[in-house]
Amino acid sequence: MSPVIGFVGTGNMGTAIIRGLTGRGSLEFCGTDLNRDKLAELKRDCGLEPLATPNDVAQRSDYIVLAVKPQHLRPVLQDMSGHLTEAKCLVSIAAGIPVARLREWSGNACPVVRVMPNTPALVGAGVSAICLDDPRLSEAQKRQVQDLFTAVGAVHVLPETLFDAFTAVVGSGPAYVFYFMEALVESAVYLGLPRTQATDMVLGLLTGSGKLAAESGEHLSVLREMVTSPAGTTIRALVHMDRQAVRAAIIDAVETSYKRSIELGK
Ligand SMILES: NC(=O)C1=CN([C@@H]2O[C@H](COP(=O)(O)OP(=O)(O)OC[C@H]3O[C@@H](n4cnc5c(N)ncnc54)[C@H](OP(=O)(O)O)[C@@H]3O)[C@@H](O)[C@H]2O)C=CC1
Ligand SMILES: O=C(O)[C@@H]1CCC=N1
Repeated sequence: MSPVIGFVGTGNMGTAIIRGLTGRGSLEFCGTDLNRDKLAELKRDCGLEPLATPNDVAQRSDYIVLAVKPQHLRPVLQDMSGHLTEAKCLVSIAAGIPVARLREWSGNACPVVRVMPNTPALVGAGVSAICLDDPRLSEAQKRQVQDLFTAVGAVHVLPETLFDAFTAVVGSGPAYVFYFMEALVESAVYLGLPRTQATDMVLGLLTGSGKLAAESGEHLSVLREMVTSPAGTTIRALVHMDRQAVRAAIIDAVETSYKRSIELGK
C-alpha cells in the first residue's frame, strides 16, 4: 500500500513540494491549511485530499510534513501529539527548529526528521538537506523520506549541526539568485535592452552558467577566468565589484541569515 503523506501548511514551500511530487510515484496526499482556497487548488491540480485540521492530517497520514512558519509550529504539534503513534513520522521543514524541540513539542510520540528544502523543488530541481539523527527512525522511514525529497531534486544527508548553515546558503538561496537576476535585468534595461528580452537573456545566462559549472568539471575560479580577458570588459566589472567589497557583503549577508536561523530555534 502506498504511504499517505500529509501536509500541515500548504503555503509557498508546502505547495512547491506537493506540486513537485505530483505524478512522480504512487503517493497519496492529504493536507490542511487555514487558507481553504489553497487546498481546493491542490485538490484540483494534484489530487490532494483536503482535511479540516492538523489533527485530521496526523490521524490520516504515515508521514506528516510540517510546513507552517516556525512561529506557528509549537501549538500545532502540541495539539496533534495525541494523534501521533510510534509508526508515524514527523517531517519538519521549519527553518531553525531543532529535532530536540520538535520531539519535546510533539510529546516524543514518534520519530522526527528535519528537512531543509528549497523552492526549485516545484520543478524537480530542489536541493534539500535531511537530518536522520533521530535513533527511533526505522530504515524504511529513512528511505521513504529520502525518496520523497529525491523525487523533487538533490538530497544531502547532513548532521543537524550544519542545518543553520545549509538554511542560510541553500534554503534561502533561491531568493539571492533571483535578487541577482533582477539586478542584471535592471542593468540591461538601464543600458537600453527591452525588458522582456533582457529577462529571457538573463534566464539563459543563469541556466547556461549553471550547466557549464555542473558539467565541465572545472573549478569555479577557472570558469570565471575563462571569461575574463586581459584589459577586457569583464575585468572592469569584477574589479569594481571587488572595490565595492561585493564578495564580503555576500558573506556577511549569509552570516546574518545563519544567525537568524539559530535565533528561530531559541
Ligand atoms: N519558502 C521557502 O522557500 C522555504 C520555507 N521553509 C519553511 O517552510 C515553512 C513554511 O514556509 P512558507 O511555505 O514559506 O510559509 P507560508 O506562510 O507560505 O505557508 C504556511 C501556510 O501554513 C498555514 N498555516 C498557519 N498555521 C496553520 C495551522 N494551524 N493549520 C494549518 N495551516 C496553517 C498558513 O496560513 P496563513 O497564511 O493563513 O497563516 C500558510 O498558508 C516555514 O517553516 C519555513 O521556515 C523551508 C525552506 C524553504
Ligand atoms: O526565509 C525563511 O525563513 C525560509 C527558510 C528558508 C527559506 N525561506
